[in-house]
Amino acid sequence: MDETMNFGLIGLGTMGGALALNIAEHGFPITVYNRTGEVTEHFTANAGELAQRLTPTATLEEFVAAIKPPRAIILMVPAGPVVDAQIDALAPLLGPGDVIIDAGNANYADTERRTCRAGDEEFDFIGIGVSGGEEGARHGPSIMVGGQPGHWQRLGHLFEAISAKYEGVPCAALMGQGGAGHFVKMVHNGIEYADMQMIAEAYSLMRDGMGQDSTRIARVFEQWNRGPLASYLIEISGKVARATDPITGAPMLDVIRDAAGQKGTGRWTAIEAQHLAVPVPVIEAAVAARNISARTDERAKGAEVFGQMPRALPEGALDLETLERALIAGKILCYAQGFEMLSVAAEKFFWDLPMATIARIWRAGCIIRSDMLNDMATALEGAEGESLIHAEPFRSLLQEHEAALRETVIAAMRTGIAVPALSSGLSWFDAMRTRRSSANIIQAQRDFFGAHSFQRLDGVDAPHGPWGDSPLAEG
Ligand SMILES: NC(=O)C1=CN([C@@H]2O[C@H](COP(=O)(O)OP(=O)(O)OC[C@H]3O[C@@H](n4cnc5c(N)ncnc54)[C@H](OP(=O)(O)O)[C@@H]3O)[C@@H](O)[C@H]2O)C=CC1
Ligand SMILES: O=C(CO)[C@H](O)[C@H](O)COP(=O)(O)O
Repeated sequence: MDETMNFGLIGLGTMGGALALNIAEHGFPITVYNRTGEVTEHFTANAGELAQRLTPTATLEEFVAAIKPPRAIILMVPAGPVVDAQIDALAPLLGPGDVIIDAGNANYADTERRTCRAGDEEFDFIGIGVSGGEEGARHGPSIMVGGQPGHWQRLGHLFEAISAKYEGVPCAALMGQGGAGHFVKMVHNGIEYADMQMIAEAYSLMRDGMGQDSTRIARVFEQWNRGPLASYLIEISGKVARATDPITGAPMLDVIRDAAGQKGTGRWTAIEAQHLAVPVPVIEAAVAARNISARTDERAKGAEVFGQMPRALPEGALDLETLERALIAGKILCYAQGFEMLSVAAEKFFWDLPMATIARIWRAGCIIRSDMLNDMATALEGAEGESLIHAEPFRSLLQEHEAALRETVIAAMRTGIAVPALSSGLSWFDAMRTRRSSANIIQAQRDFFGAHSFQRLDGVDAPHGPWGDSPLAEG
């Protein structure tokens, strides 16, 4: 291990400020710089005892000069062109052995490109995915590191020290070279979107379908958080449902506009899944649901023209235990899709992605942390390459809860409550156990209009159909 790396951090916003304090708290002196100088002054002035391990700087030149080589410089700035601009500005100031660490939510392809670029320069570049929001960055995030084994040897001790710990095990690990860390973080966020959407659908079934108020819904989430669904996202759902608006005294959820924002990582996951030809319909449905949520005017027009949805569920159509069981099944299906995407990407990009380790470093610190991930780590350990739906205990759990998922989706569909993530999870599950699918007619259609040919089930070599009136038949 190279103990001589000296640390710097650029970007003292929500994540960067918290991460710098976390690093300092773990005994690593760190030099900091922020584009807006007052932010640096305010940050250092409020750092308490940790200020003695911080070196604030006012210019980039001063920043680099204050860190002894070999330097490890963490960037915590918005993903995209800002990262490139920051690298451009740093490049002439750095030397051999120095490494830039992009810790923001970069697109993995950008990280690949920047890694290649650094190969032509004197300095080194790696990309790491950091999850856990501000609280995680301050007290222990989950860290998905992209880079070479040599980078891990030099920097792994820092990442492990500042990461969350699950029963003492650090939630930081090397994923693979180049963009591997950011790819895994992207899929983490795709799963995050899907998990959040399924919770939102359960919320809608309770609020709109069952007519429950926020306090009652908060109690349900709190109860679910003591069972198999125990997770950070269920926990905070209980908290947000219980909160009261200090301005009106109404439940906080009742005053928040129903248009979900997004910064792009969920969309990237859906796009990359299409590139890889991996079906991740629950994640795609979650991204689409955010897009639909933002179309408030069109939704209002639809309600006016076609009738207002959702309606209340008929008495006794769905109970809370069935809903909980449906969420358990939905969650397993969504994670199975996410892990399959990682597995296909590993093969395509020649990354040796450590599947069980990924589940292990997601058990604490990150936004999707949950008890279920502990079982997923164990299941993936023995069954790398196999879908989670076939690995115990998830196979048995799906057998146990499938009926509840179906019952929930049917009740929602009958009533007009949109459940795109739960229903697409169920359709995927149904399709993934259909021996004879309907794709034979698609093959026939393709051959009819485009002479695309098909294979026959009996193996006979006759790749075209007898389509007399096909546009191609007359020549
Ligand atoms: N917030 C979250 O929960 C999470 C965020 N991330 C990722 O972390 C990164 C940072 O996010 P976050 O801390 O939330 O963002 P903030 O907006 O809180 O902070 C952004 C930081 O970047 C600096 N910055 C912005 N534009 C420029 C620029 N053009 N040149 C130089 N510096 C600039 C800002 O400096 P200034 O003060 O001058 O504006 C500020 O220090 C992003 O990639 C984000 O996706 C990852 C995980 C979780
Ligand atoms: O990376 C994160 C959590 O893991 C960030 O909070 C990210 O911003 C969440 O994505 P979005 O803003 O699109 O909801």
